[in-house]
Amino acid sequence: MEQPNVIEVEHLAHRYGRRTIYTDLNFAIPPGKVYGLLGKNGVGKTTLIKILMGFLRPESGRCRIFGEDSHTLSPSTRARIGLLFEGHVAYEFMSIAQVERFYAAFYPRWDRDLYYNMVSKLKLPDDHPIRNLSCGQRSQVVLGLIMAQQPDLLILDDYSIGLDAGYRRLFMDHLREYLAGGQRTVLLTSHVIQDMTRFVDEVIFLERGGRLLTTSLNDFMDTFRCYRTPRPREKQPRLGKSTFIGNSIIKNVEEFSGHLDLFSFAEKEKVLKAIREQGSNVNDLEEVFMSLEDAFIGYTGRY
Ligand SMILES: Nc1ncnc2c1ncn2[C@@H]1O[C@H](COP(=O)(O)OP(=O)(O)OP(=O)(O)O)[C@@H](O)[C@H]1O
Repeated sequence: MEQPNVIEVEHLAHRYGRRTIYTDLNFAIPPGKVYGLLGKNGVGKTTLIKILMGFLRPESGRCRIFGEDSHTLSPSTRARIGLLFEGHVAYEFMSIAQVERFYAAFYPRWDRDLYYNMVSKLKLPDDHPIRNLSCGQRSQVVLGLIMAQQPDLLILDDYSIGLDAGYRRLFMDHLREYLAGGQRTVLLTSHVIQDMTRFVDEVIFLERGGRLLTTSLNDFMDTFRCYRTPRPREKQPRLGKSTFIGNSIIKNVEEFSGHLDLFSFAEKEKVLKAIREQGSNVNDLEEVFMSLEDAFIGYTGRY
């Protein structure tokens, strides 16, 4: 039997003053998967999380989490959601131990060992005040507090803020354990794109104006290509980025001093045919290997 979706977003529209963030956003997240929400700075990832959690009322449309409207989430449903919001820690006056005891009271499935597993790596006394922790150490505490909740849905907005490479890896190992049961769901944003290759199943690309692509990470990496134009011979006119504007099969073009990189979901022959139809005299294109970060930049554009 198909399980109900954990998150449902329907016809979501939002703007801040005259700045439109989305006009008609639609997607659904089923249980048991890790979704990476990707997009350039300022496209509206945090805004989406604020709306999903009911902190911000959208202009129109609806969002549901575990079947409940985001703006009227019941306390029992809220307790099923572990939220990391831009590395935020409240209760800075408490110590590492006090904050654990405080949080434990709110979560029926609280597992203090999971918390101490994360924070013991800090090698600090339990009475160390949170306000005296470094940014990365605070993130460790917050992630420990979230893991101990054993939430069914984890929403992590920029979980990697302040974490060094070792702690990022440690957190991902914890996350993998947390996901091992198969029924838990994660929605995360991060600017460390390369980390995502390790454990994201699906990606949601959010673009300016609210365009959206939802795809499995594997499909995206298998089908999204980078084709490099050859360097022009002497006296041959250089191809400019503007040549390809309006070409529907080319998603993005990046211009370098001697060549262009064309990004597309289409096969090479199709791209060659399309650019010839636009008047280019390029005879061949070199397909270039891309990491996820290259593909992300290729998809969203550098600027
Ligand atoms: N309260 C607000 N009032 C006005 N504009 C806002 C407000 N909050 C966010 N914005 C603007 O809305 C846009 C989306 O912001 P948001 O924080 O959702 O982006 P983001 O995708 O999370 O960005 P980043 O990757 O930099 O964290 C930005 O241009 C931001 O300046």
